Amino acid sequence: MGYLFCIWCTSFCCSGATTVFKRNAKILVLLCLTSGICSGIRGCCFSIANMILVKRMREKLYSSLLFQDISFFDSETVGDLTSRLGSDCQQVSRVIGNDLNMILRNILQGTGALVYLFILSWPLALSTLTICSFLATVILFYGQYQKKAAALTQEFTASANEVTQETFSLMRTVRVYGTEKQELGRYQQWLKNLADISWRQSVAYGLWGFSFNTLYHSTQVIAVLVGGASIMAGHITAEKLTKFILYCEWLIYATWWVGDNLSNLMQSVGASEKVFRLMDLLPSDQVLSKGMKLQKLRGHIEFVNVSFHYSSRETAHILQHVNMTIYPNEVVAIVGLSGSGKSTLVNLLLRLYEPTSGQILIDGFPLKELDIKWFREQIGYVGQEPRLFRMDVSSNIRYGCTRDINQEDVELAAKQAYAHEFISSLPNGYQTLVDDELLSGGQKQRIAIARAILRDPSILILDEATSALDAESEHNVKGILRASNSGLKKKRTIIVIAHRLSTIQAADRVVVMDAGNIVEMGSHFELLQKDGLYARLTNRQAEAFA
Ligand SMILES: Nc1ncnc2c1ncn2[C@@H]1O[C@H](COP(=O)(O)OP(=O)(O)OP(=O)(O)O)[C@@H](O)[C@H]1O
Repeated sequence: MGYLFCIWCTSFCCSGATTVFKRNAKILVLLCLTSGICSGIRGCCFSIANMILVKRMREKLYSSLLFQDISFFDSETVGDLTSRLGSDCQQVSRVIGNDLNMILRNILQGTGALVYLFILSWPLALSTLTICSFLATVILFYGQYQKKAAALTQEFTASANEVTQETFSLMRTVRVYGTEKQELGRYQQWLKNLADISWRQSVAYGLWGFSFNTLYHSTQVIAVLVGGASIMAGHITAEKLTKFILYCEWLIYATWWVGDNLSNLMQSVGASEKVFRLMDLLPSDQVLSKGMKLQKLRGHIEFVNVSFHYSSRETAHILQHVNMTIYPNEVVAIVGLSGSGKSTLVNLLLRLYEPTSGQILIDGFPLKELDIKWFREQIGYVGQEPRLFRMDVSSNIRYGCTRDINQEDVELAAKQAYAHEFISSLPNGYQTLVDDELLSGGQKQRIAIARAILRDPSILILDEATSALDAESEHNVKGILRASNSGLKKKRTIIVIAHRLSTIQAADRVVVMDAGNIVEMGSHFELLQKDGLYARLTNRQAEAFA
């Protein structure tokens, strides 16, 4: 607008001729319209580009996260990752939609103004350029500071998110233990850290404003002093000096805008550093579909001298030289004290982690050489605390099933898991929308068992899958340990981690673990006769129920 006004003023003051005035008035209107249209188109294009970019970024980041190693999720928190997907991606969008757009516009305007200033008077233009260079240096430092501050802000925001996420998901525990104030305190601590950073950012912004104003006014002072002297010496006219001051203002404001937007840009760069780092992570071998697919999985499993420690706790040797063979169609119960490494053994079999040494053979082939996607499709797994997705019961049971199945198959699986009765009593039966909070622990376990059965797996792994069931349900569900009892389509190898004696007794063989070692192996009665750890555990359980 300054430029348009300048044309208008110049023509009006200097020529005075009506024709020139009319022509320039037309140009002014035309330029006004063109500038409005261009500005609209520019804003629209950048906003579309912004939307597309944020969508792609979120997709790319989410897919990159989904394909990471399980150990990656051991070290990252849910709150942090959701914060990266949410506010960090948004921050980057701001750069594209606003800052980058303004930076480009102002660089263009500033360059135009500078060229014109040099045409008007190169000594004056040079002095203005020197001041602009000072301003650019200040911008550079200020931008760097903002980048660091933004990275910290994102860190603290993610930590604050983590606290709220944890508190809301554990609300029942918080209420029962009355720790609302304590949780509020934890949240306030992160808010305080955020406020400290904002406070420092405000001071830095004040200093930046001070530098800008001082340098801006010095261009005017220089223009008046040097320009005035030049007029008196007859080097330039008063009209040229007026134009010069107007364009000078234009240049300096363009520099200010670039600086301001650049600092926002740097903030976004700081905020998005981790986003880009996460996006660049390569997919884990654990999810790549490469390697051998066997014609049929018999379910012969061998652990050969397997040792393991979690990468987050290198000194804790969780499994030590484990040797064990599980034969096709065998039902093996793994028992042992809490923390002895039972679930870890299963995690290695599922290839969620790689053994530190030794190897696992499946039907004689190293697990590492098998197509892991195919292998997992042959496995039914029910974890310790199965969680449900926010979808209807039927979809929850079908979840991840690659077989061709219909609703009858779903109901059959639910019947075998003794879940059909309670599902039928739900308001919309199999179509009832459920989530993790709406069902009891035992009901969730039965749905998870139905999900595992529906896959008709060659290997079934139950990790304390019946711990939340009452005695009668457990007795019924235990039928799945015996394919012949349950009427399932095929026989399968079953690994069951259990504490309850009744479940253990149904197994062909019991493996007893202690501190990462297999200490006993045999049938229930053989192990009772041995009078070792198993006999002790069994006796204690019997005493507890006496
Ligand atoms: N993701 C992990 N990162 C680090 N250490 C872990 C991880 N998961 C388990 N551990 C540790 O490994 C050890 C064995 O755990 P694991 O879950 O295999 O025991 P468990 O015998 O299945 O116990 P429980 O019967 O209580 O389920 C424990 O000391 C546990 O703290």
